[in-house]
Order: sequence, then C-alpha cells, then structure tokens
Amino acid sequence: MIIYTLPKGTYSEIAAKKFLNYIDGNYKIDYCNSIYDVFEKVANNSLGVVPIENSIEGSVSLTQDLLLQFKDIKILGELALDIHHNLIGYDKNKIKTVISHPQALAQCRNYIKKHGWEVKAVESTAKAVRIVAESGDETLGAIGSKESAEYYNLKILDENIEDYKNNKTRFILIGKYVKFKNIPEKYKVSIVFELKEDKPGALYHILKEFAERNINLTRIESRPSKKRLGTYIFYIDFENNKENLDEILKSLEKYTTFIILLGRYPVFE
Ligand SMILES: O=C(O)C(=O)C[C@]1(C(=O)O)C=C[C@@H](O)C=C1
Repeated sequence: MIIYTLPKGTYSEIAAKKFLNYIDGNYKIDYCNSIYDVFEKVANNSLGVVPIENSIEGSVSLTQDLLLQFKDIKILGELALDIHHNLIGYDKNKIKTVISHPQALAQCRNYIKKHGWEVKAVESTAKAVRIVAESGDETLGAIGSKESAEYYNLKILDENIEDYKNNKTRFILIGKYVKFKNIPEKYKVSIVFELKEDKPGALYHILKEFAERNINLTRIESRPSKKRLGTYIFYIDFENNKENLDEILKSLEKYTTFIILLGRYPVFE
C-alpha cells in the first residue's frame, strides 16, 4: 500500500515518515510533484500527507480548497512539525535569486528582503533544491530542509532563516480509511459550511452552538465562496472527545446551506 506525499527532502516527506510510525499496515512512500497531485493519487487503499497550516504564514489555501473539491477524501489524522529553513546552494555572496515553495518564501520574507534577492516560487522546497543542484548556477539559492541539502549534495549556507521562532506547520493524513496502531486521546473535527443568510448575527448563531456545549474551537477561517465577490465559506476545527458529533452537526444545519464533515481524526504529537 502507498502513502503519497511531496518529493524526497520536503517537510511533507518528513511528516509522512512520522505518520508511518503510527499507522498499522505496510505502506511505502511514493512521491508527487504537487499538493494537487497528492489529492489526485489518493484512492481507495492509498493515503496522502499534505501541509494544511503554518504558524507564520497561515493556511495552505490549496489544501483547504482541495478538501472541498475531493469530496470522498477525508482528514484521517494530524501532526505538527517544527520547521527550520536553510539557505542552500554554493556561495551566499554570489546569490541573486532564491527559489522555494511560496509558503517557505513567505516564512523567510524578512530574511530575503534584508539580502535584496529576487524570488522564484516552485511546487516544493525540494524541487527548488533540485533546480539549484541541477543548474550548477552559483547565483541561485534554495530554501529548504537539511535533508534536501544532503539528498542533493549541496551546502547549507545559513540555518534557521525563518523570520519568527517557533515556526511550525500542521500536516494532515488524507484518504478514505486508515488503521492506527495506538490511538491518541485527543480528537479534532474539521467542518466547512456556508451560512444561509448574510445578516447580522449569522455567524454568531453557529458560534453559540459551540459555546453552549463548552466546545473549544481551534481554528476558524473564511475562504471566498468563489461564487461572488464578498461571499464566503467557513472552515472550523474543534476539539471533540466525548461530545456527540451528529448532534452538534444537526444543530448547525438550520443556519447553513451546506455543511461538510472534512474529518474526525486523532491529533498525534
Ligand atoms: O515544500 C515542502 O517542503 C513542503 O512540504 C510544503 C510546505 C508547505 O506548503 O507549507 C511545508 C512546510 C513548510 O511550511 C513549507 C512548505
């Protein structure tokens, strides 16, 4: 059985390896070029690992959108990794352009600005490192993991170049079904919905249902509905250990045009 993720040396690969410690079954990692490709590959018996949120730059909006688009793929688990970016290449003084994934470029925005480099975005940090390695071009630098520098035999020119300490990214395990070896205590639920009416207090009614049940929300976020400017859908994550999930979802139905359960899943350390 296969678990799909981003290329060798990406932070997503590191997260996938960590998930494998918790999963029951014999899975092999296979690599995709982009988050979109991971969603396309995940089928009946396979799984995927993709990033969903970063502590500096916020949501990975592509993952949010694809969770809605691929309706039969659910979130099956979550874990967070410390992310420490490195400047990778040949000679720091010769660099003119830095290449990386947009999330990584954004997490090092101040560092890049300070050096006055141009930036170029690609599908993953490991692809950036590969481009620098294959080109042999000393004017290029990549931002990526220590593992990717080792894999492509390039030098680490600077370490911990993220703009803020405690940089963390949350990764999700996606698919249809998985069995874990040991299930942790902590469970979360992710939902997405559209409010029925655009009127004062519309979102308040939703939040009230959670407040009255003493349920802790861990994230609330709006994304464009993509139908009209100024219309939104909402993503909410909440803790769910003992409370009756069906009853909670039922209580929200009357305020929404649709509500989709993206997953009820364990949170791993
Ligand atoms: O390109 C990678 O290494 C990834 O795993 C993607 C990704 C992301 O999209 O957030 C993962 C973690 C970091 O936040 C930067 C990039």
